[in-house]
Amino acid sequence: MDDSLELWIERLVAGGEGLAHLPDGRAVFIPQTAPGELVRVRLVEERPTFARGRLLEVLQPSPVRRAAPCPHYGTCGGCQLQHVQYAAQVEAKQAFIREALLRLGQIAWDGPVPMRTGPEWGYRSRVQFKLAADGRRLRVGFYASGTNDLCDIETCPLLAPPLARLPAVLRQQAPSSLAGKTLDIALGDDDGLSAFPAFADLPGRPVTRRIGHFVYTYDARCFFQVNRELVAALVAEVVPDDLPFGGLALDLYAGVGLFTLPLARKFRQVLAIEASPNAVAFARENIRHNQLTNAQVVAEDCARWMQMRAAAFTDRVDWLVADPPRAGLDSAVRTGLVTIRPRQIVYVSCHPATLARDLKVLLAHGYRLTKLVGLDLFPQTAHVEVVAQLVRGDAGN
Ligand SMILES: C[S@@+](CC[C@H](N)C(=O)[O-])C[C@H]1O[C@@H](n2cnc3c(N)ncnc32)[C@H](O)[C@@H]1O
Repeated sequence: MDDSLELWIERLVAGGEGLAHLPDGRAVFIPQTAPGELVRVRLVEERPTFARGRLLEVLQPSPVRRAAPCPHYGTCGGCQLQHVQYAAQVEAKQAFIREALLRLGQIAWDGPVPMRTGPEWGYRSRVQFKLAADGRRLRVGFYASGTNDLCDIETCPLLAPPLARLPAVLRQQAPSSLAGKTLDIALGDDDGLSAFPAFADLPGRPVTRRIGHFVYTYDARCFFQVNRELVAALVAEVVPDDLPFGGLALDLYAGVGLFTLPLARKFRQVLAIEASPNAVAFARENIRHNQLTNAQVVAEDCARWMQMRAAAFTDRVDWLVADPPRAGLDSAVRTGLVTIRPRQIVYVSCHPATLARDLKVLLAHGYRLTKLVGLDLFPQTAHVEVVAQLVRGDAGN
């Protein structure tokens, strides 16, 4: 019996799937479909309020559908949107941001959401390869979609060229002791590479990057923004060049100091909070190397720091940057922000859903959302970066 269905795809939604509706009104999410196309689908999961489908055939292709350039697309779990023309990816991500704010934060933002974009290929300067043994041979790649099965890749078109060459090199040169491990690699200026775990052909020495007026040093264990083409644009959104000189700035989830350094040029004092001891060591070194004397880094979990220190900072902070991981702000950090009452908050988010949850709390405590900017730091994937600017209600712009 043919249990397939024909459905029209209405639009793309947050995970990158196409959305359609069943005759009974339930939403169906179908990966690798594009807006405005007619597809044949088989349902693979049915719930009372929604279902998931698998694409069997495109019957009438979307005007924005294209052939995915990467031969691993569809198997490798890294990309969700290669089959969609780039302009339509960007438009969809703008909608993801608005929709998350509305649905999860009840925030009806009717202002613009400008999107900063760069090259759609070859942009990644950081990668995590998965390695596995295959007899005497090493397999190198990424996990297949939704599994821990390794998809052995030749190359990846998202990687900057010095990283894109590595799978073939690693198969030849990586020690077999790396089988079953994840290998982190960071690319610096002048094609310098840092690996963790390090081995003879790929050392763990730090790399350096010049971004704007500053030089940053870090190694493969550290978080650093993956998109080498847009990192300067991100810094400019978070610490604008025309920001007037101020008193005290806080940089929560500071990493190796990407925003701490430019903040130190704009504020009399900067306090950065970061939990990873390795990132803290590099952030301190970066402050010293860039000859800044007015920034300190506290090695602490932001939630703990807030619980211990927030009250001492009430009404003293002019500018607060928060750039948490995908999980967003811990509830103790949200409470701490309400206690500190910074005049302005810049929230940098890689997950609009948790951003929406956190903004809802801040707006309920007298903040106004004054600016939203999207940055497509992750072309071909469903991920998007958002910078949200908030002003305390009684603080003016
Ligand atoms: C999204 S990254 C941002 C780093 C930095 N702002 C940048 O753009 O390079 C988040 C950072 O928060 C740190 N982190 C994660 N959880 C934390 C916590 N609970 N308290 C403090 N830092 C944390 C991570 O080590 C990482 O460096």
